[in-house]
Amino acid sequence: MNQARRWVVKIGSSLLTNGGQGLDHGAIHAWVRQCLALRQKGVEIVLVSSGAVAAGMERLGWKSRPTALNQLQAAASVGQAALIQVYEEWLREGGVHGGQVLLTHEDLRDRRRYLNASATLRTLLEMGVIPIINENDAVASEEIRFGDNDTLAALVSNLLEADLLVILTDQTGLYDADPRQHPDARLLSEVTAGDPALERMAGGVGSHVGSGGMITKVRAAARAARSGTATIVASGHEPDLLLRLHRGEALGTYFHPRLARLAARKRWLAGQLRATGTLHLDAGAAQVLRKKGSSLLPVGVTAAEGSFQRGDLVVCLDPEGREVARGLVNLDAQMVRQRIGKSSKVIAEEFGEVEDPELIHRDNLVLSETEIPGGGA
Ligand SMILES: Nc1ncnc2c1ncn2[C@@H]1O[C@H](COP(=O)(O)OP(=O)(O)O)[C@@H](O)[C@H]1O
Ligand SMILES: N[C@@H](CCC(=O)OP(=O)(O)O)C(=O)O
Repeated sequence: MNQARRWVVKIGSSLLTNGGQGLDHGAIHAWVRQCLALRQKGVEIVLVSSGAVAAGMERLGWKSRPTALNQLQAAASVGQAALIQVYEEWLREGGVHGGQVLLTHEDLRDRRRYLNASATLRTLLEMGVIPIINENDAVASEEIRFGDNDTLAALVSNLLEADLLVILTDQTGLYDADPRQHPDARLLSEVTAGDPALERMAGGVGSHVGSGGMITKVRAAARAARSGTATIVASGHEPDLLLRLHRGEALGTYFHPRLARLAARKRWLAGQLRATGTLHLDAGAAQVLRKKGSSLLPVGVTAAEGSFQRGDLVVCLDPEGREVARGLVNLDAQMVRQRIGKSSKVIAEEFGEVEDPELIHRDNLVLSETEIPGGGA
């Protein structure tokens, strides 16, 4: 661990909020102190911190978590300011600045905004600032929310090609079953990121303040592995956890990043959470995509679903309905439907000169073996 130079540290709601009773200042102090000590040892730290809604509820005097989105957003707006104040207070002790970065799904979907976010975060790190990232809850609408910060932390790890993602939570690590439901569950100390068996072990949300549960952490580890990032899920209650990890102590669950490491642009593509359409492929097309990583031509498509536009993300399925790949489509849905099953020659004759004979160029296509099981279309 002491070789790892860039760490993304995600601190979950269940830890930050004293079981929903407002922010735990003492605990935040302890994590910040460790982050400052790691910085002294040459580790770059990026924090992904939840807790805005819980902090807002405390400030507003609300006793129970609202369910209406507008109230959650209002609480997050008030609470995010409170949260940053606490981090700032402790960082100042160490003479370090914190830089607030609030992201929405849209910021990581749009290539230009994605590159901007990357440039800003890298600049903050070069300046010695500790970025403190959260979802921009005040504006993110229901359909486009990350929802849990595990996913956000994994995408940030990809964006920055972090060496290590540490997910701090209220459990010692990943167990072979939810320890709240199964007191005899065993802690897994080393696993392989992306192993489908792990998803079956991870249950839903255990705490009443967290939003993802263990499954989003297991999927986050698989996502993080695309940039070669290892993940550790461990308990934030463990004293000096970050420093002990840095010293090489085996704590929590270590996820080996054994998935194929994707190139930067493909990583951005694979990180897209939602697709706008679906293309059904014949067996031949599915095979050349899988075996050769070829571009997708209209001749291999049997049907198109959805009302996508040129440049949107679509999912490609084989005749059995399994995901083959996903990519950015060159034509809108109507134009695709007109060209389904037709060879490039016929298309050229019927529609005149075509600029992009392929529906999805291979540079804009990412195969789904490197996709996360249940990653969501
Ligand atoms: N296999 C498992 N191993 C460990 N924890 C699990 C497992 N399955 C479900 N959980 C639950 O996931 C919870 C952590 O997720 P969550 O409450 O969302 O925390 P956070 O706010 O830190 O993201 C734990 O409290 C635990 O009850
Ligand atoms: N963005 C939200 C946190 C979302 C959330 O609870 O995430 P998690 O810590 O992964 O369970 C907030 O700051 O309240």
